[in-house]
Amino acid sequence: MNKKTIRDLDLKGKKVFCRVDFNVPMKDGSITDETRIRAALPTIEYLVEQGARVILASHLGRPKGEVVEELRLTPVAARLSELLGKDVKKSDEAHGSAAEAAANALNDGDILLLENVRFYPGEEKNDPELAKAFAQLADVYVNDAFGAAHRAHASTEGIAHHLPAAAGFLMEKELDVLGKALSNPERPFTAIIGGAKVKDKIGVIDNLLDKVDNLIIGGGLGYTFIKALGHEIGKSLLEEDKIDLAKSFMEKAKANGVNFYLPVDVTVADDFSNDANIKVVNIDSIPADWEALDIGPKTIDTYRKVIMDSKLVIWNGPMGVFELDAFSKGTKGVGEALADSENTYSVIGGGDSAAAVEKFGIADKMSHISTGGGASLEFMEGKELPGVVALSDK
Ligand SMILES: Nc1ncnc2c1ncn2[C@@H]1O[C@H](COP(=O)(O)OP(=O)(O)OP(=O)(O)O)[C@@H](O)[C@H]1O
Ligand SMILES: O=C(O)[C@H](O)COP(=O)(O)O
Repeated sequence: MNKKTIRDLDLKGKKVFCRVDFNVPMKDGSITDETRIRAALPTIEYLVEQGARVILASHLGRPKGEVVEELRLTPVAARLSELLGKDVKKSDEAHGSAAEAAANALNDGDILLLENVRFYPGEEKNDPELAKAFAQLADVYVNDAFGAAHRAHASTEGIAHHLPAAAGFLMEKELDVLGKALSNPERPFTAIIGGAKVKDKIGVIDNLLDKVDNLIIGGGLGYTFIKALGHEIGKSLLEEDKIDLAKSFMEKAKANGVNFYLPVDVTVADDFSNDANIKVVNIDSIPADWEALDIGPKTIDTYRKVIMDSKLVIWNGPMGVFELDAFSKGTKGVGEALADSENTYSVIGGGDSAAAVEKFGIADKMSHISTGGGASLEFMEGKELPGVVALSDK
């Protein structure tokens, strides 16, 4: 990486504004998945060991510039304190006199968590005044919030123009793994793209078609491709206006010598529920009143073989409606193939695929699970991430 990392900074006694992504799912005031908090621990622990005065900042949810009581970071401070086995102070402000007083009261190795930065309208507008106010709290800036690196906000981008700015360990690792995959992949290199809509995956499919040996398609977005091949898809998800694009992707795959895999069979249902009537049909036999909600067993077998023969696999998006048990076999099958394939380096591109491998209890068998949903998708589209661009060059 050509950007500074925390190893390049002199941290002893310095106040460090460290942007993390503590945007964790919450239910009734409790954190339901603390993966992102754990992922930031190496950076926080390093800052503490180096004798920095650690000022953590994060967003939580989308409060749209207003204080939303349920989106305060207080429960996160409590959990972080438990995980670190160390006191974590919490400020109810993220800048201004109260936050400054709290920052100035820190001793070397102390930790303060600021309030949700999205309580301020200037955060998402990347307001220069707010960026300056954040910068005023500290001597240096560390960005470890890979999950928010695709956002040009005051705490992810603006602030980096006012202080020496470096990447934390999580940011560094995410960029390293995804960057290597896209620039110098081990081959055969396979991408598995699923999820609901073609619309959301246009950039990533287009970019990966220039890089991969195999492109596997599953999930709701696959049916627009199957329609483009001339098959009837019943009530399955269809984006009429993307049929031509789907055709052009298949042509691009052919021109680039990329093996393009679509389902050959699917699980169809007469209702969107676990109790629906379901059956497996070949792709040319989807009944008019039924909806395809998962890939079928023959498809799972084929995808498994391709995965097993790959050295590197990037996976983004589920193969079916994995939240319902009746339609989770395809996503589970792909996850298990990755788990079983010892010679395959598996990169899970965040979001629903990360949730799926957690659900199936195979997360620890994956080589890398990205903490970024949108961020990893934009990275895979080949876009520059503003939160990374703004960091100081080496
Ligand atoms: N055949 C299908 N029909 C309808 N919905 C589907 C089908 N296959 C998958 N889905 C749904 O698609 C959703 C996931 O797709 P979505 O594009 O929202 O997320 P993703 O691709 O994992 O990206 P991220 O979570 O990172 O935003 C899941 O909720 C899943 O139930
Ligand atoms: O959950 C995420 O993907 C990140 O925390 C970014 O959140 P956002 O989509 O609300 O900007």
